Amino acid sequence: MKNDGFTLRKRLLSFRYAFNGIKWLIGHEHNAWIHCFAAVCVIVAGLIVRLSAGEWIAVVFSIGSVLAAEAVNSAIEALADVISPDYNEAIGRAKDMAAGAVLMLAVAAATIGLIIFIPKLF
Ligand SMILES: Nc1ncnc2c1ncn2[C@@H]1O[C@H](COP(=O)(O)OP(=O)(O)OP(=O)(O)O)[C@@H](O)[C@H]1O
Repeated sequence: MKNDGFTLRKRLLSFRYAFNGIKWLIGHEHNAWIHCFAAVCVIVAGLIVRLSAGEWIAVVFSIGSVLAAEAVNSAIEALADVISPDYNEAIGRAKDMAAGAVLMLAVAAATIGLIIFIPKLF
């Protein structure tokens, strides 16, 4: 956290920490498994129907947004469990809102998927 100068080694280490977080997310969070499975299905379908560059941008951004929101949601849950393992109304609300953020992006991503894929199927 302290500012003791830029080094390439430290920047590379911060990538490693970020990858550790992604590894934990994919290894332990069941919702992330569902999102990853959906992402793989969409990518395979996109390759089959040959999406345009613009369509790929929408798909990639949607997948990235949902997975990133899931990571933030899991981080908030982990912090909340340390801060307040016992029942606490505010903690419950914070967890519900974090989960709501994932749901909003997942619904938006699903809608984008339908807009892109439905015309290609019919
Ligand atoms: N300490 C707490 N105080 C009050 N309510 C809580 C608390 N912990 C969890 N809850 C309630 O239970 C819900 C589920 O919390 P939990 O931590 O079990 O998430 P989860 O089911 O593991 O979520 P996800 O499926 O996204 O991983 C929360 O959204 C919240 O409404």
